[in-house]
Amino acid sequence: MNDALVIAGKTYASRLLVGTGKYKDFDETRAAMDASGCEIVTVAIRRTNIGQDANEPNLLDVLPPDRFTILPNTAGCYTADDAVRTLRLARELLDGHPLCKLEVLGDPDTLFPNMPETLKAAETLVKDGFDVMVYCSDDPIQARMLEDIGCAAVMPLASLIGSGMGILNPWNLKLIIEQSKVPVIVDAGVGTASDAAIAMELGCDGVLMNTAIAKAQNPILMASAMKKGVEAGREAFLAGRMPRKTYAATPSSPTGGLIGG
Ligand SMILES: CC(=O)[C@@H](O)[C@H](O)COP(=O)(O)O
Repeated sequence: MNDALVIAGKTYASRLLVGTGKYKDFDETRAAMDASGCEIVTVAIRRTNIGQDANEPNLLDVLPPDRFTILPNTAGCYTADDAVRTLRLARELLDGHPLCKLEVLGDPDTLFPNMPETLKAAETLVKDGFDVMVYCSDDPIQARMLEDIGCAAVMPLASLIGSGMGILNPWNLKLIIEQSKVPVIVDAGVGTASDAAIAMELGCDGVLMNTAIAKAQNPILMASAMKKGVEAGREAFLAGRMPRKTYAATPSSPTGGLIGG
């Protein structure tokens, strides 16, 4: 079945996008990425060396850009200016590669997106030729504004970054999914494989996660579980679930012509 994810004109077989922070070391990072089957890996440019420091280990040596699509992100940025500057640096380091993840945070306690600054940065980056995948609140109006600006994907949070609380507002996500013409990718707050499956069953185009894999007791096994969760949720979405009954039973076999009846 041809069911590819298309982002900014490029096709991906995997609908799971994975963050590269919080692992024990680069070897574990690479093993988790392989087990997840992901093709897109996101990298916090302010925290990870992808060539800024020639004397430090370079993540791109274990996650080579000819094997993975590198999605530089602006984790740690609290203003539009900071985020734009960070992504321009990333573009230089990645030889002009335009795909990026915009994340402008509101405060260090909630790590909730600052939506006015996010909209401002998105506008600048799109005009500057970036393909912007954008972390945002699960507010359908803000998501529509980002799509109207020209973002390549909208990425509403499931719950707070690093919380592992799963999807707090499936109803809002559904509204965003129904209205969006660009991919909708749940980003942040996924805790376990069933959360990923639920996101996909709702009709999300993909799931982006970091902590749920990196901070699992066995990150490699959890990466594999997440792969299956995303795939199972996607198949269930495409299959179309049975109508949900409100606590009313229906026999599993025909009721007419019972033997001895
Ligand atoms: C890696 C990254 O981009 C994070 O900022 C992202 O939002 C993931 O959040 P979780 O760690 O909760 O999966």
